[in-house]
Amino acid sequence: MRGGLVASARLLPRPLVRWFLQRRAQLDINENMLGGKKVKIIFVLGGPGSGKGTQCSNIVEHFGFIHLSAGELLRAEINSGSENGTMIDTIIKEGKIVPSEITIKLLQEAIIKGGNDKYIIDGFPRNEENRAVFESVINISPEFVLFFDCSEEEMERRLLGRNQGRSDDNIETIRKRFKVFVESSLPVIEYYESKGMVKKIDATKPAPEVFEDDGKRMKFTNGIT
Ligand SMILES: Nc1ncnc2c1ncn2[C@@H]1O[C@H](COP(=O)(O)OP(=O)(O)O)[C@@H](O)[C@H]1O
Ligand SMILES: Nc1ccn([C@@H]2O[C@H](COP(=O)(O)OP(=O)(O)O)[C@@H](O)[C@H]2O)c(=O)n1
Ligand SMILES: [Mg+2]
Repeated sequence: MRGGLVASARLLPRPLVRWFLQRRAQLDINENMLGGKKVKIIFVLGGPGSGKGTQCSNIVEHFGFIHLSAGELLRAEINSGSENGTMIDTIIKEGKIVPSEITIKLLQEAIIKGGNDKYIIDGFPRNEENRAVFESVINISPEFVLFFDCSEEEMERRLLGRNQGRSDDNIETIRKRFKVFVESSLPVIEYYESKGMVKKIDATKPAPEVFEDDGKRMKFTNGIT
């Protein structure tokens, strides 16, 4: 897939743990305000099934972030019986992208409600509209952007085995989501890459290796917040 184009020699894939340890100093410097509190945001991007949700759980456990999945917020909105629920449901089943104001409102509410100042936001911004509207409405730049690079073949295998009863994890919708990812989401990654903000992760490897390549190194993550 086109993910390879985003890489550059200085962005050699490294496990997530080392990346977070290296960026700790930067995370302590930048300050953005939302809802009267200082907020630090990291975006996690990557194709459907690249392992964003799985690795965000690791990051939450070891680095004290609150994880917000744009997709999960949208699914919760459907299940809440909101007036937009049917429309969101239809868009997700088609593998398309929900209008930005809906997703950004859900993200904004979750950030303001959250009892923490560090948020890892997964599956957002998924297109240029998401990015531009977030920038103008929320007015916060991410500290950096993690890009989970994974082959379509591997992502398809993972999605078909995900078994969470999702209406979009069927082969027809998966193919549409891959197309949307290449056409709409990769340009966002390229935008952040042009600003030197992207950390590319080799997400094709088994999950423990994506987080770190050596189980023994986990002890160094204790106490890092
Ligand atoms: N590195 C990996 N290797 C194999 N399977 C994985 C890996 N990471 C995640 N998975 C599995 O693949 C599926 C998709 O992972 P998930 O984290 O939900 O991806 P995403 O949020 O990017 O769609 C899940 O069933 C998950 O358990
Ligand atoms: N920023 C976003 C994120 C998700 N979505 C929708 O929600 C679906 C599921 O997103 P997700 O992030 O949970 O999917 P995965 O990449 O985790 O498989 C997407 O295919 C879109 O239809 C969206 O419209 N806008
Ligand atoms: Mg996910």
